[in-house]
Amino acid sequence: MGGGNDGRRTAIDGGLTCREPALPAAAGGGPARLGALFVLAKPGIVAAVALAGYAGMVLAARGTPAPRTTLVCLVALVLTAGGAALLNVLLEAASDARMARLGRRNAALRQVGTGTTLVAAGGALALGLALDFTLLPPLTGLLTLAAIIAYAVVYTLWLKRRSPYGAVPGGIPGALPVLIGYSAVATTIGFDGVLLFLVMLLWQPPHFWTLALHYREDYRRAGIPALPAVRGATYTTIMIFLYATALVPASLALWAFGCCSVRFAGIALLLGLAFLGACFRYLVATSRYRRAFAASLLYLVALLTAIIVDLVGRGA
Ligand code: HEM
Ligand SMILES: CC(C)=CCC/C(C)=C/CC/C(C)=C/COP(=O)(O)OP(=O)(O)O
Repeated sequence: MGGGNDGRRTAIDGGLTCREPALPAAAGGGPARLGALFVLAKPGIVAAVALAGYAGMVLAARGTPAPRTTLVCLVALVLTAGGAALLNVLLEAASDARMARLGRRNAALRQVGTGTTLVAAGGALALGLALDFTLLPPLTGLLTLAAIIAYAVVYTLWLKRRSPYGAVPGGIPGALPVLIGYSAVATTIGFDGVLLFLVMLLWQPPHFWTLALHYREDYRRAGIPALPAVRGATYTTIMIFLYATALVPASLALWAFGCCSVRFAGIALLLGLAFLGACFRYLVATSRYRRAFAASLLYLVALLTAIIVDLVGRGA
């Protein structure tokens, strides 16, 4: 990911080497190390997690949530998701070092150092949880704590390394931000929140497996039993289609149970069919797996945005 001018070469098992892009020379150390820490916090995932949390808030409010609750909840979500991501990077440093895909992340960890990364992780988690437990309903803090443990411990240390289906229960922490946002507004969990949680749960396996198809040798080398590395591309593709197909009725349920408008239903149907079409084009007609992965991200952002626009527009 990203090339560097004088990147170092790192030998990986089997003699393969990967060019690890050198991060910008530590100009004074501070800014470059801060940039490297930002890379380690998986900003893309955290940003999308914040979007999912906001969608949960809008769903609970059936419109625009209170600005104070929105600000506190989103800051806490970014801090805790970013802190959990930093913890994940520390816990996976050994296997990550064997993955060519993670060259930039490995270089960033070398630049920041494990000690600083651990302090940053602890600080972000502590601050985020303090915001949750002092300024938001108790359930919001408890759900956040559950997401941290489920992601940084249960998924990272156990599920991901034990089962090719780890991403299925591993989707629980990834889907909890929807309920974290929902509970911050409603103080409880409603059936509509559970519907959106289910959509997130069904979306994550195809999101991960499309990427894992592209990097299946990398995962094999790192000793991580990703589905394509264990069961092959054909079986994985079938599983991706099963989940992508299930996403269509799951997303339409938000309309069927009266949460979103029929206009949203039309958009959700089009998005679901477009994602299925992209899976066919990039997994069956061609083998452009990263394009299918990108399509999964586009689908998620578009669907969450459609929910937000539908409800905020209606509540306006
Ligand atoms: C079982 C759950 C999940 C797994 C296994 C998973 C796996 C991954 C992996 C391996 C990457 C590539 C990261 C990299 O190469 O640096 C990635 C990227 C991404 N994921 Fe996920 N993910 C999961 C859940 C989520 C969730 C819940 C969201 C958002 C709601 C999300 C949003 C993203 C985004 C936006 C990217 C692209 C930006 C980036 O590379 O940082 N993922 N995911
Ligand atoms: C509030 C809170 C803590 C929410 C958690 C939200 C969150 C960060 C979900 C991500 C889930 C996930 C399995 C990501 C991929 O990790 P990976 O280790 O499989 O990715 P990698 O291979 O790139 O390291």
